[in-house]
Amino acid sequence: MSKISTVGVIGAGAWGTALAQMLASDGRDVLIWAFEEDVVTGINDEHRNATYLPSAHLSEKIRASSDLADFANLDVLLAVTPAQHLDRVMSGLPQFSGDLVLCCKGIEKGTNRLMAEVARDACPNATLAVLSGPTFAHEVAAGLPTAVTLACEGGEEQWERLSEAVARTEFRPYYSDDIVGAEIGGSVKNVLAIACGVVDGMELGQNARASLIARGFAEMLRFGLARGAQAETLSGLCGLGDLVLTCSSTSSRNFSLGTALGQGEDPVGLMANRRTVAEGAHTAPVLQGIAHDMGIEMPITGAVCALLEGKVTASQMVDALLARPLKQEVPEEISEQPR
Ligand SMILES: NC(=O)C1=CN([C@@H]2O[C@H](COP(=O)(O)OP(=O)(O)OC[C@H]3O[C@@H](n4cnc5c(N)ncnc54)[C@H](O)[C@@H]3O)[C@@H](O)[C@H]2O)C=CC1
Ligand SMILES: O=C(CO)COP(=O)(O)O
Repeated sequence: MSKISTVGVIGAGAWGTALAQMLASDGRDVLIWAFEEDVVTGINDEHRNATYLPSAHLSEKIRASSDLADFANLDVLLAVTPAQHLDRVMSGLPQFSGDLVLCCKGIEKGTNRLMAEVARDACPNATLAVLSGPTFAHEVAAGLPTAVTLACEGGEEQWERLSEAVARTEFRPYYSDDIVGAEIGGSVKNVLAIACGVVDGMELGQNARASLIARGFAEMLRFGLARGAQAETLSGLCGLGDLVLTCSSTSSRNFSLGTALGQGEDPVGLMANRRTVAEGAHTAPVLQGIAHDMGIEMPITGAVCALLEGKVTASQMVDALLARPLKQEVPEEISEQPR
């Protein structure tokens, strides 16, 4: 097993910058790729990312570049672009054959590919992993305690390599071999966080929010199991853990988007006027399309789509969910899963 000595981060939004800061916290050199030249300059000259993570004073061990060729020979790359840009960015990377750790959460429009499927096509020689969990960027950058799922396609050998490079006292990865489960948890929870934000914006109370989290988790489980995820993965950090975090905090961009929608703001205007990414808005229609094609019932996801598309108002969305027929809480396809 070869040790990891060089690490890069592809994407200098809030999360890529926070991960770079975490990786640099033990004195390691970290190279970060930024899409915007002013972000490169800010990191290199002032040790700040004023656009995406203004709260952090960055380690001097972090250097930025906008040239993907600089990253081709590193041992490990963390891919942290928005989901819809991953394909184009990674396709611009010259042949990469190290560990590629996917940290973005979403499903690609048009192709319905999960991020590992995108990465497998763009970087066929890389060994993939997925890092996902309840991780607000500003908290990780501040060194607050955080735990994540680290799902490794390369099994325990890759886990030993990566966990040694990534684990810190206050940043705890947990091993999984379920790449699909780790991806689905993070993708679906973003859509559900929008729904919880709507409940918050309409001031419908904490009972409603808790019910939505639990029924949302049932949707996540139904979708995940149908796509080959393990129920245990979805019950862990990258599924339930992230769902609870994102569905209960205005620090979440998805939750905040939902709150504004619940207060009656126009979805088109909200999406047009934002620089940061609310992945749930992009994932929702893709998820709904896949669920429809596979015959998977996802009423909350469908309701979020209708709201984002302007087909219903927030109160019509809530009325429709409350008018659904009464049913058994745990359907047979879930309760009969092997244990
Ligand atoms: N912010 C957070 O706390 C967390 C974010 N994530 C995930 O990480 C991924 C990245 O999110 P953030 O870092 O928060 O982004 P962000 O919202 O902070 O920044 C937007 C990012 O999009 C990039 N971008 C804009 N246009 C682009 C283009 N045409 N091509 C390539 N890149 C472009 C910007 O350079 C910037 O890196 C998302 O999938 C998100 O769900 C995951 C865990 C935590
Ligand atoms: O994924 C996240 C926390 O785990 C960040 O959530 P938001 O993208 O909704 O801010």
